[in-house]
Amino acid sequence: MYSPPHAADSDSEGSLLSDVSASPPRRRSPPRPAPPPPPPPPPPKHRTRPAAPTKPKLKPTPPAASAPAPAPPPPPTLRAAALSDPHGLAARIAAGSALTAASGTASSSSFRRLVQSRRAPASSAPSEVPSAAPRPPPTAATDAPPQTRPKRVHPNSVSEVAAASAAAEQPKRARGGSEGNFVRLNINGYGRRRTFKNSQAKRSTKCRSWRRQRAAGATPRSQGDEEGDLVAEALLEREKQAASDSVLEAVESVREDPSEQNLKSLLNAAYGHDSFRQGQLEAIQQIVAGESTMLVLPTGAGKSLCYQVPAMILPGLTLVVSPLLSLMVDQLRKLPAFLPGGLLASSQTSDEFHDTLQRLRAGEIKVLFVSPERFLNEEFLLIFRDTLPISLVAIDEAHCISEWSHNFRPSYLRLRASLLRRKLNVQCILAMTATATTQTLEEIMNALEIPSDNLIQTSQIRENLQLSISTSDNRLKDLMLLLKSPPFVDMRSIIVYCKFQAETDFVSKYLCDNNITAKSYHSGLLIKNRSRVQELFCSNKIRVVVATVAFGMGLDKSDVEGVIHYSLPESLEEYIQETGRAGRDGRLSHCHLLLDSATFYKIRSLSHSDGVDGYAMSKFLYQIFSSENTTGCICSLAKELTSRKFDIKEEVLLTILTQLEIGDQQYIRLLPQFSVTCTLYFHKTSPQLLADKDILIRSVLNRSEMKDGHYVFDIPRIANDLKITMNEVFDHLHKLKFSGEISFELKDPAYCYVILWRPDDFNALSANLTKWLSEVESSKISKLDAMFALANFAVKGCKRTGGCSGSQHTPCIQKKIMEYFSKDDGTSENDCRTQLQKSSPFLQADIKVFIQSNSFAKFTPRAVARIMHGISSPAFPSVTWSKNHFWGRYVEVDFPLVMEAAKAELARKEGVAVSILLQRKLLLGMRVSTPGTLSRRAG
Ligand SMILES: Nc1ncnc2c1ncn2[C@@H]1O[C@H](COP(=O)(O)OP(=O)(O)OP(=O)(O)O)[C@@H](O)[C@H]1O
Repeated sequence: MYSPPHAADSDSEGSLLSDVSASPPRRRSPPRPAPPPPPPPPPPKHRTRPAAPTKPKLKPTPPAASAPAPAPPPPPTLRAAALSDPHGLAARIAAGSALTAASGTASSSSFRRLVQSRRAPASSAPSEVPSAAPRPPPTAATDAPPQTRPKRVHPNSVSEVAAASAAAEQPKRARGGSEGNFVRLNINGYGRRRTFKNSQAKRSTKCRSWRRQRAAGATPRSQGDEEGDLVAEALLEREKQAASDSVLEAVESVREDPSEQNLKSLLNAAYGHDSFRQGQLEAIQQIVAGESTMLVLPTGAGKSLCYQVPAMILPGLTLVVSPLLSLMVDQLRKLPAFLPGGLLASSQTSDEFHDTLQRLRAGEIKVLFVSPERFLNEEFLLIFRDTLPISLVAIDEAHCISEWSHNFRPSYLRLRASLLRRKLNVQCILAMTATATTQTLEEIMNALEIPSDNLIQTSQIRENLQLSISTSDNRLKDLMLLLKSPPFVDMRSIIVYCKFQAETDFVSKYLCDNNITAKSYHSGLLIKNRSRVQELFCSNKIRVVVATVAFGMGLDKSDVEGVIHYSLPESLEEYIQETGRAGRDGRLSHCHLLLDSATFYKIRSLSHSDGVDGYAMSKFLYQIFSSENTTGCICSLAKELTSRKFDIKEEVLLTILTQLEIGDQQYIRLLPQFSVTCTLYFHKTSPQLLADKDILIRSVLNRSEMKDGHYVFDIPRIANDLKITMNEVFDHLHKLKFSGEISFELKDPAYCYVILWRPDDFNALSANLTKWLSEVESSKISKLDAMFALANFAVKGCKRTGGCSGSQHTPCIQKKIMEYFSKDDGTSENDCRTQLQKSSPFLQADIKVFIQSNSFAKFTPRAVARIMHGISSPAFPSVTWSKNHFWGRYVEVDFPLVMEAAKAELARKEGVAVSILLQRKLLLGMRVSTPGTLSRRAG
């Protein structure tokens, strides 16, 4: 029915706490029966040490042995702060206040009063403590009591109703401008090729207000209205400047004394929040004191604030490493306006990249978001070679560093404290995650050299989520039933999580056909379509989003009331992340999981898609270090071709290459990924004449193959011939293109690298890498098994005492989650293996028939087992093989057992082939050679 998952689909990726009974229900109308009794109170949050009420003094970061420029101590005065702040936070704010003073109008204190009076109603309800009142019905805003203070009519404001409901939903807004940072990315060539720091600022005020009015269906406006616009805009501008003044004052006070009181004043001035949430203050004080910190806070607990506040205080740049472009764009957009940000990602256009670079060099960026792929590559390091001291590296979703986490990312392997120190002179690192087992935490802290005392961790359990699970034989029907009955029927925002992209499309269509407004969301959609779905959902224009794991990371919609798992999550971490999208406003929210064993078997099978056999690993290593690839030269491996040749997924190829770069011995240096095959077309001058004038073209003519009358060449080869970088080759080609001489086409995206050291023992290296990959695969499977075991226990094993009743299992699920996260290896004893068949009487015979009937294919035992489990692989894709009778026939038999059976059958077949060959040779009186090579394939 649906296609296998795409790699991009697997990019997964928080909670604050109140007792379930304390969380107000979300009923709007009519009132429903009270929720089931609350679970027993949760165990206290476990921290490695109590929150420090002390006031640490700012510690200047200690210089490294070869540190070129140690971070300066905090400046004592505003002027000094501006001077020592190469990124201009102080300067920007100071400029703002100077402007205000120069305008000679109302004093900043009066603007501050204005700001405070405007914010007064919102601050009456602290956002962290769930209010006792139920969420107001959508029309409740119209019944709001009349405002006591004089109403200021803002020409750009939408209707009062909308404004009131917006105030109810977003009680506080950051001071200093609401637009924040905005970046427009031209991914896939869509949109304008410009990056704006702040898109709103680029438009004229007139234009902006008129557009909004027009959008609201207003009639053309009079000149008086327009003047009113301008006055209001000016007031708003001054208000921002007054706010900037107070932020600047607060930053200065914190730099002198980072006490709790001073930090609270800064929090209030910068964000409008009254108090820090659990863990925030301690983390900020620790970072400001120059201490690397490991921060584990639940989803929606406010981790971003823990790098944003230090970024305002510390003198240098703050680098934020984030795993997803959408997450980075979202975080950049949410930065307060006086904290200028930028972004560097591998999917940026070169215009966007250079624009960010220019702003960085001009000191216009204080927080830089970087993708792990860009991080620490040569090009990236060059940016920081001359200037730009870095005060802090914040690593978001830090569990991606650990291969034992649910979401391991090979490019995160580059993030090692030693490398950060050596290459960027970084002294302070902040690692943040919402979900990490003890083993994962240990690995992150080791890699980043974070002292064990510097772990700040609160409970990973969200207390305002009611968790339920039921078994399902017909998930579509059960989903419809769920959505049409309480409590889900009354909910305004629901996310349904599926495993597969095609499944989301199918389910959302089914819901629409049944009068439920739903849209699908997955990483296979165009970015603009994804953004549109997110916008519609966030503005409550669609009730249900049916999504893969791609929808979630960083999604900060406070009033998602329900999360339904249509498919089993792959791990408890994923379950926590996804259920963590609900109830971020602290109100009671509901999460239901539909459990069916067919999905479990399917997902479990797919967990085996990354495995690599020792034999394939050795062959791949030989290709990487082939004799053609000389040490020090640029080498490349075309991704698709290599992947098919060795039947290893592209992400796994990259994982292996990254291990060769960052392991104990550095064998290779990875370069940025490029398309390496170039076809050249000459337009003005003839090839020979141009070659006479241009050394690069001469080299191209020497090294090209002619195809269809055009010159086709390998870019790394030209770079090696001329002893220049691949970037230099591209730059030169672009220059010739702009002069009208040539045009060119690029194909074959490739991994590029330089060999630094050849392995002495290929077999040992291959065996180590194979073992490591197999352990990673086992860890993934154990995580899925633990998730299934928990769900299975809830529906079958739970005695429904201690607060569990019917399908509601909040207490027992919470207990199991706590056990899981406190265990060393994060896995739990699970009873799912007993559910998997040990074998099948027909397995061996079926494998025999399968191999015989497909004798044209070169199978390995793993390839046969994958087909029997319905797993697509680069050499045996589902497009071709899913039509086979045996495709996915043995998902219920443990994968290693199927592999064993295939191995035996292939060995038997090879044995027969060898003996036939031997007999023939004997008959012909030929010399008999050993059959080693033949039998190796079966091994
Ligand atoms: N001290 C605070 N008081 C009130 N609101 C806060 C505070 N700190 C953060 N918030 C708000 O909490 C929301 C969630 O913050 P943020 O996105 O940083 O969470 P997170 O921990 O990164 O979550 P996730 O892991 O799910 O991405 C934001 O809307 C933010 O404005």
